[in-house]
Amino acid sequence: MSEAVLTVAQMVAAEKAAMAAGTSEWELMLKAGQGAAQWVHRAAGGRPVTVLCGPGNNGGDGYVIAEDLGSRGYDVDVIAPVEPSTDTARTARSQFGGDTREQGPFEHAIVVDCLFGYGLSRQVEGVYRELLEELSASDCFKIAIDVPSAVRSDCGSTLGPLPRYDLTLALGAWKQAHFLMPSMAMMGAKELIDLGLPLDDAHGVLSSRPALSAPAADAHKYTRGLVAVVAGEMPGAPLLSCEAGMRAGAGYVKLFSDRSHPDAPADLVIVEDDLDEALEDDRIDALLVGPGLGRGETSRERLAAALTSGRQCVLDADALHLLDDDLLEGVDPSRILLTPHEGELAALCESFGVEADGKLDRARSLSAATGLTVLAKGPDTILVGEGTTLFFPQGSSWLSVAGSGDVLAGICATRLAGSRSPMEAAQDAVWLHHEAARLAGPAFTALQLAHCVKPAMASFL
Ligand SMILES: NC(=O)C1=CN([C@@H]2O[C@H](COP(=O)(O)OP(=O)(O)OC[C@H]3O[C@@H](n4cnc5c(N)ncnc54)[C@H](O)[C@@H]3O)[C@@H](O)[C@H]2O)[C@@H](O)CC1
Ligand SMILES: [K+]
Repeated sequence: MSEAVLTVAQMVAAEKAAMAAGTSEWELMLKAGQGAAQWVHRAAGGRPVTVLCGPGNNGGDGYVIAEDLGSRGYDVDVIAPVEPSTDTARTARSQFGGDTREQGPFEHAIVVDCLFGYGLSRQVEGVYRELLEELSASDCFKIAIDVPSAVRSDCGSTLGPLPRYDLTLALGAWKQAHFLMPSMAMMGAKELIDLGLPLDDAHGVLSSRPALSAPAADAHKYTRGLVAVVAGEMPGAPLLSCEAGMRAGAGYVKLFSDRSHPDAPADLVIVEDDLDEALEDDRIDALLVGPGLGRGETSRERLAAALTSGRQCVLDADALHLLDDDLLEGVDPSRILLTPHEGELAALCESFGVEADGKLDRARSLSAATGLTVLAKGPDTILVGEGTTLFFPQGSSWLSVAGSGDVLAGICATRLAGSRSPMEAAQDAVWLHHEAARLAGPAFTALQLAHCVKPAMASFL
């Protein structure tokens, strides 16, 4: 099954293409509703089910689900504030053998929300709002069909009450909201129901778990990748990047620094030479610049030296605040990976004159304008480059700790040094970062997270 992530416009186009190829909308709805009913049945295990049906085709799916459950012997209560407004939803309504009510309250332990899907177009008010408020307040098992009803499918923001769901069943393809905040955190477990739609041309894709490999039998430290972390004014952050990079598969990690690092581990090589001289080492495969760099003139010079060295670079933290058109002059953008959080992404957009709203559009527009690969990190992580957008499953919320980004940048640099493209390196890094956090458990420090990158590697070998 394809793991495409679509906009609403792309979803509508895919459904039209399926219909042009001979599948009717009713057949798609039947497949969607029956596929969803199978999941509802698994969750309900025979307990009574309430289905909330809206006016459009999402409501139509609800009638199919209700009919399917009824035919399995379920006690089904359907609440539909208005009659269906589309032909296909009317067909679904006419095929449903039971009665409906116009409003709550509902009492059943399982509630299936089919009020609105990707057709949500305005603020949720009146009886629909009351139903979603009742759902929020209820301790029932909540299932959202396609998307939670108050969620805008393209951006994950809300137009009404957003209950915490236990299960969300995406129909035909993932929508962007399934992997964007705030909606992604409220959807519970997510399952995709395949409708056989043509999705091959999708530009948005759910990142799949990478398969990493052990070094080749004849590997030596340089073939595995030499990473150089360019330090600056603050010693702690680049050290964290090194600690993580050393555990993500690099053969050699060096810290280019003219300051003392009494806390550095014995197995980290610190190069105190003049930076230009240090950068002349042909064996360097990737550079990391930014953590602890500072934003003064000397920091800018160090960043410029790294960029003009022609090496592949990961730019993070302060480097993202310094970066501009002048620094990128003559630099091949396909060799550069940026790892901004939301504030850094906004600053970058300002520096490069990119006007866009929201994290997703900003990351896409920045990458399109500069040719750089952009890993927009945070509770929802988006990777944009080579004309593709990758979305990721949610990581641990404990990653919201100082130094977490330095760890991610260190892993990115190591993966980049190991013959991976910026897109591949960033993808590996996000998975390793998430897995390290899972292994680190609750309330870890950034250094503990960096140490867990080593066991995290084992999960992908
Ligand atoms: N088109 C297809 O081929 C298929 C579509 N499917 C379902 O169809 C859904 C999309 O259906 P629709 O495009 O009909 O849209 P929806 O069912 O999501 O809702 C649109 C309807 O709700 C109304 N509406 C929107 N926002 C409202 C608000 N805040 N308050 C009150 N009314 C509001 C609109 O005027 C319209 O009548 C998908 O999410 C999916 O569940 C599935 O059945 C699979 C097949
Ligand atoms: K819904």
